[in-house]
Amino acid sequence: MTRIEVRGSLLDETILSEAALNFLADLHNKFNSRRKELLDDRKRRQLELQEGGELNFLSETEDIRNGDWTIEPLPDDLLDRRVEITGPVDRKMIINALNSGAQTFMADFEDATSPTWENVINGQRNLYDAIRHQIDFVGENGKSYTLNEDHAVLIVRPRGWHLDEAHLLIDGEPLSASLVDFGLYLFHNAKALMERGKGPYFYLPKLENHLEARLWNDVFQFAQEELGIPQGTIKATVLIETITAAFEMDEILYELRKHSAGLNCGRWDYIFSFIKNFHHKLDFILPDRATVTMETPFMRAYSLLAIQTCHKRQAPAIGGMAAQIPVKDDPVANEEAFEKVRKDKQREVNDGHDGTWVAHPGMVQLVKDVFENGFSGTNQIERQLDVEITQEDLLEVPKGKITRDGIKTNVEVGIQYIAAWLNGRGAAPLNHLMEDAATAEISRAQLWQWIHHPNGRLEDGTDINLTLVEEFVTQDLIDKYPKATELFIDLISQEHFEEFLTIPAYDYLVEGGVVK
Ligand SMILES: CC(=O)SCCNC(=O)CCNC(=O)[C@H](O)C(C)(C)COP(=O)(O)OP(=O)(O)OC[C@H]1O[C@@H](n2cnc3c(N)ncnc32)[C@H](O)[C@@H]1OP(=O)(O)O
Ligand SMILES: O=CC(=O)O
Ligand SMILES: [Mg+2]
Repeated sequence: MTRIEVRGSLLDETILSEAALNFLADLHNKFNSRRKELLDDRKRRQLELQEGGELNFLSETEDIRNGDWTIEPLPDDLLDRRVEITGPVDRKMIINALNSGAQTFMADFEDATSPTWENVINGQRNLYDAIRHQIDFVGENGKSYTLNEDHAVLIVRPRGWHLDEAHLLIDGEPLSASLVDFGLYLFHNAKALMERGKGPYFYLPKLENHLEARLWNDVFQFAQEELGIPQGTIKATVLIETITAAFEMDEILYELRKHSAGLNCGRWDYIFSFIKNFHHKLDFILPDRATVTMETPFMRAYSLLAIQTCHKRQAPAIGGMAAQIPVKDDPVANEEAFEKVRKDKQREVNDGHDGTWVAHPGMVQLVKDVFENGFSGTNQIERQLDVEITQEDLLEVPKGKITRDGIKTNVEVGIQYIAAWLNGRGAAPLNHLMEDAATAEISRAQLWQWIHHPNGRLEDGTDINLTLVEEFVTQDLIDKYPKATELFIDLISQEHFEEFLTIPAYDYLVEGGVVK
């Protein structure tokens, strides 16, 4: 039997039981080499693009796109997802999110969690306790939290295929973070959920193509067989948050059709992916982050295509995250934030989305009202969209200005977010917006591109280079966040475009395999 070496100092004997570790070892032995091949494929595809290759709908899967098939029917508790709250796997926030009045709660090991060993293992413990209704919490201020009898449906987002879990090794090789998060959650909770009339539900982040969806589907089949759970019990919603996946939405649903719970528009990573995939192109440069919105043609095209594709396949199409959160002590700014969210959600309802995400419990009622008034019933899956979205629509480069303010915001947000992440917080409120790994990726990717691109210029023609950007790295930022500043400057100045900021940041987080 393969032994897993556990390097983390926190050892929860329930979560890391011998049987659970054996299950992880089986997943690793069966699927890790395929995962690594698919990660190599990502690099190959990126090189092809840099050498002049194009993205387009695949000719070899035309039959799937033209075929008449649907996903398997969904369980009742996934038919009403009008409001989905998301958040990290922190104990208090899990209770707050489950009690928030939203229909579902996406407990996030990916964009909203800094994957310290404590966060990963405590996150699993918190979910374990929540499912068994044995979760409570007392804050430092004495406020106590208990879980309501009726609460939101739980959906878990494991980390993406690109991440390793450095604290669990087999023959010196780290396990896939995706398989660890998925495997521990499923192993401990699938049956407990089913006994309560619920199910093991997942969100799958950062997929780049349908072969990565096929890998997840094979993982599901194997895991269900190993654990003696009926095939098709697991349901998963795939985030369309890479530009490459946007060309394979039908194929992704098809691969997962026995396990699919639809698609979601992960707008922030999508913008990041757009920059990442085309960072080398001379005719491609994005303006200030704040000016790229869901109304920008390439973003709107992708969300309409997601809705059209999902409804054709009887699958829910879930909207994305408006980043505004309530503004304390400033009623005018607070009303503006609510108005922005209301507008964003109204557009999603009008376009045909079946549900959407909120970042904060304070936004739940507002978004519920918009969705409840927007259509009758609990979803609008039957509504078919008569639109034609082309390759050109998906790849239309937005126009706009790059400003000093845009540089300043990217610098401040990027450094402060990385500092929070290195301190174990994967989501942070900055300038009254929710910031997480996906939004921070946009900030650092934009700065990298503006510095390295021959057309990286301000409106008045000033060339954007490292010296100009460093003007915004204040002494205060350097003094308060030395490590984060160092890492951030590395990321934006090096010649190589780093695939994900969380990969080098993880090396900072885990020093010599010991959790800091
Ligand atoms: C791009 C994407 O991937 S989006 C999805 C991933 N990102 C996320 O999930 C981020 C979700 N949001 C958050 O994490 C938080 O809202 C933050 C970090 C942005 C702000 O959190 P805070 O600074 O705690 O906000 P604030 O002080 O206003 O919170 C008020 C209360 O609401 C709770 N709260 C805030 N957001 C959430 C949430 N998403 N889930 C549960 N509870 C929440 C707080 O814990 C706090 O509870 P308390 O009054 O009992 O102490
Ligand atoms: O995961 C969601 C996103 O917008 O990124
Ligand atoms: Mg994302």
